[in-house]
Amino acid sequence: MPPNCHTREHIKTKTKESVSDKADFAEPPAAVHPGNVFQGSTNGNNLVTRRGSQCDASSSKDRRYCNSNVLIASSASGEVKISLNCDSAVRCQNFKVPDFNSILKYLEDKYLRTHKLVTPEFSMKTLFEDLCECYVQAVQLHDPLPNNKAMRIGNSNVVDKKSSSSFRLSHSCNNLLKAKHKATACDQKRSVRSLNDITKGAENVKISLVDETGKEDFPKFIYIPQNIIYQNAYLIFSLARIADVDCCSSCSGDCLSSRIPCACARETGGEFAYTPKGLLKDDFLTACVCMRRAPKKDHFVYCQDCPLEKSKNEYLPEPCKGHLLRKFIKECWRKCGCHMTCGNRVVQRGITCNLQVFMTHQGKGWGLRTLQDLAKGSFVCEYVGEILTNTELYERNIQNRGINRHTYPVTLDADWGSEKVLRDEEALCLDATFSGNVARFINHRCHDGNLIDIPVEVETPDRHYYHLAFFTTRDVTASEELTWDYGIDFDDHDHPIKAFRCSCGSAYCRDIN
Ligand SMILES: C[S@@+](CC[C@H](N)C(=O)[O-])C[C@H]1O[C@@H](n2cnc3c(N)ncnc32)[C@H](O)[C@@H]1O
Repeated sequence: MPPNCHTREHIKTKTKESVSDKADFAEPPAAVHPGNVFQGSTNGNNLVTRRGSQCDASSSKDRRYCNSNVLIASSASGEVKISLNCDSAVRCQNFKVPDFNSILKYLEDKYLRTHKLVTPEFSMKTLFEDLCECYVQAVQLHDPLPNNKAMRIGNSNVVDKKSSSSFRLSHSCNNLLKAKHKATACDQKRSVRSLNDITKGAENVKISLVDETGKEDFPKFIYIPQNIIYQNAYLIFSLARIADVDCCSSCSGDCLSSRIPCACARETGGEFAYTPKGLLKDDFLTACVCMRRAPKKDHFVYCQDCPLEKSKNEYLPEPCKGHLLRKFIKECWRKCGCHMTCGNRVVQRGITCNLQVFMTHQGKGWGLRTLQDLAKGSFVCEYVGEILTNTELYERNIQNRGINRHTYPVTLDADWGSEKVLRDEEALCLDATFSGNVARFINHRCHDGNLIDIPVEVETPDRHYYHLAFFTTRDVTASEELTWDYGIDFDDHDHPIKAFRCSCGSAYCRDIN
């Protein structure tokens, strides 16, 4: 039973907090002393109690200050009372009583971080309620008579009412038993299934996958940490193609600490896009978000011979529908003199945050969430997949017609408008359906996703190919789902990728039909 140890720093003796608003004990909570158990009385019902064990100070370094115990009591009418005594004073002299909800939140986040296996709905409140439920069920099991005198577990003692630290939960037995039948039927189908690391060691960090419904097949795909050419894409990375003006060969160490920004800052107006902490600068991020969410007419470019339209109808293509101009980040790279740890190399260093793939509950399939708080402007991951020509993608779509696609390919069209005519092998896109990285699990959210995709130039100065990196658009808290706006036009019925019925839940959802 974790609460006696895990919340020890946050609950002080003499603290009274109610976890459930269902609690309706007539008396003030009874006091609990370590080593004591109590027999209290609520609303005339006898409570029977069980004493939780005190923390074993020698068992864990983490628990060395813990001097706590848990008492659980239930009455014949189904009320359950849990009293938690945490002697925080042992650790902290000037202890201030924290808000109880923040303690629960802290504990939930801690569980997410350490075990990575809790469900999206995991909450300490539910855990306590489950505990009460099991307790009452156990009582019922041992003595099913309606007027049972309640089961006695452990020793009992009258307790000192002045120094109580307790929170209370109360449930009606009948409701619990009804709920139990429902839950048991569900539980038979449910068993949490998980994978420890979907990347199979390919990333700097492990990325777990968890399916608490226990019903889904694990996704079938090949995990690749970097983009890979499928077949015809024309892509040459060579040092010779990077001109001296496109790199900073005379730099050393960290370009961000230099007084004058190096040549690689040219893309962002002579200033780096990143802060020394590796976050996107606020004004750069704001400009990207504005262009994305409220594009002006001049943010669109129109190609003469649009590869997208040509792949739909080679002989009689429609005119170009326009491509959104994008702000680019240019990172230092191999021809540059700086160190790999240079502050202008963020995306190329790969994923560093703690992520988890999980089964969503809105019919969106798998989704991605963060297991840690992320500050606004944090790099999360790149969209990695096979590099296909537009024609190849079109053919792939025809071949797989009817098969429910669970990915959404991205077109690398940020610079298509600057060239009059684009050769087929230069009109590229990324498809993560069969091979991709963790970004293939990021679901769509209309307009206000907490991620934005930003083009990043690394190995090649031409813009047919670039990296697509996801950054947070705001502070994101641990366990939040990560989402981005795929930019889908839900009314475009001849788009090569069939749009899904959107259940993003955004107030700005565009799938209004
Ligand atoms: C890039 S994948 C995201 C991962 C996917 N959910 C999965 O299970 O593998 C895109 C697919 O997820 C589903 N999806 C993403 N966002 C959605 C949304 N807002 N509403 C409904 N389905 C969504 C659609 O099936 C879409 O084709």
